[in-house]
This record gives sequence, structure tokens and C-alpha cells, in this order.
Amino acid sequence: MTVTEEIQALREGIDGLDRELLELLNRRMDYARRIGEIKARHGIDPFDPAREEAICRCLTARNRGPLSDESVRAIYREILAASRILQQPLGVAFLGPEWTYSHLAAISLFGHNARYVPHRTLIDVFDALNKNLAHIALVPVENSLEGGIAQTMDLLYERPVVIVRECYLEIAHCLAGRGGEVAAVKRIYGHPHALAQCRRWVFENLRHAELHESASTAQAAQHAAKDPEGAAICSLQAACHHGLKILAERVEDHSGNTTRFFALGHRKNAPTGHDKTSILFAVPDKPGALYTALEPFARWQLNMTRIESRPNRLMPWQYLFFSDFEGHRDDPQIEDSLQALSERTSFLKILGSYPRSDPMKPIRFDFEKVRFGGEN
Ligand SMILES: O=C(O)C(=O)C[C@]1(C(=O)O)C=C[C@@H](O)C=C1
Repeated sequence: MTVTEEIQALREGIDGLDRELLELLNRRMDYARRIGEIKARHGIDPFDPAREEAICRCLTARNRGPLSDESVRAIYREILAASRILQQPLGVAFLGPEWTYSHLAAISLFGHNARYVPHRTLIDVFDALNKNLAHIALVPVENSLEGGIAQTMDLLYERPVVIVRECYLEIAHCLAGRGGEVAAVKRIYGHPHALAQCRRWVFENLRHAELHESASTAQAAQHAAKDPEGAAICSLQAACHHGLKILAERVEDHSGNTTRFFALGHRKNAPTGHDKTSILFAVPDKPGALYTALEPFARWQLNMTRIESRPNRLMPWQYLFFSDFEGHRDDPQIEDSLQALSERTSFLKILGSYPRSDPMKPIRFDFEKVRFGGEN
């Protein structure tokens, strides 16, 4: 058998399987469409993040390779997006413009097939959800290097929203320009955080370049696209979208730079058995108040994964505590702890229970290079 014949024989195997896969996928879509009709008749929200997560978790548990679990998730992200399109396209509001890290986080949760609507400010993103212009609002919550995003935390306090998903996205910056080499770059555009995260690299490689702050990494790419001697610090995707050449990859000074995002909606999730719950509370001004409030969590051995305080902007010199712990609000121990907490706090808001993601395994968007045609 010649090499060509050998490949041809294997390709026939692939063609046969692809036909079967297509047939199976369409049968799957038919079930989803029928579920969508039932939900529409009964006024049930078609989007069910807990069910979607349960499907992915069940499949990755069964997966024996050679597909990686990450690939299984990526494939199902798009299958579920196609399924939702048949029911009702999911409208997702995010902090734009297109190809910001918020946009990438949204795609990592909801696939490429959703109705993504960029907004200019975080307030507009929350408004889109509250005015029912979007089903989901995607917002950044905290960064592994910079800490909590203050404006998001304030809006979580003020607005009636429910957290329905979380995701951790690896922030990988590149330097991208219209051409030439790194040494020829005279101006660098970047969001202040991105510039700060690449300070050492810029000092060592482009000490004499002028730094220009932009409203977002995607806007930095827009500026660089108009400046033949400029370059942007942005994601690979923003660079490719604006037709920029990648001059250097991974220019951030610290690896492991990760941002956590919340997908906000209106509806409470059902438990998946692998959830996290976020709350927001204030304690009375007296000794031991915080200790007393949290005591039931310790008694039930609940794992608190975060606690962070913010000044209460409506009541000067009082503080709000944002806290996350493992488990679902319907779990008996958590119900009990929340009941006790409500009796020991001056304010309590349960922000939501949602499928838990692993901060140590953030979403990486390197595979997107393939989609955008490689290294330039
Ligand atoms: O199971 C459901 O509730 C469905 O609507 C089906 C389905 C799917 O395709 O599996 C589609 C959308 C939902 O977000 C969850 C799951």
C-alpha cells in the first residue's frame, strides 16, 4: 500500500464516523428542540447552566482519551451552544469592545454561537441584564495579581442578580503591531492593568517606547492597528481580529495571571453536587461579630474559599464582606449555616450557587490560534 492509499483508507474511516456523528448530533438536537418547546410552553428559562455542567462533568469522567478532557469540554461548549440556538439564542452582555478578556471568558462558557453584545461600562452590562436585554451578564470579579474588581463588587451589592456560572481565564498577553520587529516599536498601547502586568518585559525589551493607556486591551489593539510604529499589549485574539502581527508572546512578568469571571442571570441553579455559593453580608459593630457570624461554617466544616471586605458606599465606615464557600445553598449544612448567619448579621444577600470551577486549571485560549490562522 502506498502512503496515499494508507491515508485514503484511514480517511474513509473518518468519513464514515463523521456521517454517524452528524446523524447522532442531529438526533441530539431534536431532543433539545423538544425540551425547548416544553420549556417555552411552561415559561421555563431554556438555559440551564447546572444541567450543562452536569453533562460536561459526566462526559469528562467517562473520557478515556485520546481526546483530552479540555477538548471534550470545548467540543461540548459548541454542541450546547448549537442546541441553545435551536431553543432560543442566548444573549450575553459583556464589557467590550469585542475580543476583550471578558469576551473570551464569555466564549469559554457559552461557545461561539451566542448573541454577544459588547457594552462600554460595567454599569451598562448590569443594566442589560436588569432591563432584560440579555439573558446573561458576564463580569470580571477578581484577578490573581490585582485582587477584587471593586466596581463589580459594588454592583453585586446594589443590583438584583444571581450568579449562575463562574470561570477562571488565564490572562496571556502578547505584543502585537502592524509589522516589523519588537525593537522598532516606538509606542505601546495597553490597558493600565496590562501595562502594569508587563512592566518588567517592557523595561527589558522596549525601554524607550512611549506608553499610552487605553480603556481596554481590545481598544489598545484598535489603536495599534492605526499606528505603523505602535504595538499593543493584548490577547492573541484581539491582535488577530485587528490584523496585527504577533511580535512577542507571553510578555506578562508573572505566569499564572488569572481572572475570575461571573455569569449573572436571574434564575437560581439546581445543585450539581460540585458547587460553590457566594454571599455578601455586613456584621453589627460589636466585638467578635465576624467570628460569631462565621462560627456555623466552621462547625459544619464548610470550606470557605474567599473572604474579602469592601467599604459600604451607602453607609460610610461600615464594611461588606464577600465570601465564597464550597457547596450549594440547598445543602442542609449550608442552609443551616445561612439561617444562623442571617440571625447574626445586619445584612445578608445570597448571590447564588453555581457549578464550581478549579482556579488552578484556568481556561487557556491557545487553541484559538488555530482558529485565527496560526502564528502569522
Ligand atoms: O436539558 C435541558 O434542559 C435542555 O434544554 C437541553 C440542553 C442540551 O442541549 O443538553 C440545552 C440547553 C440547556 O442549557 C441545557 C441542556
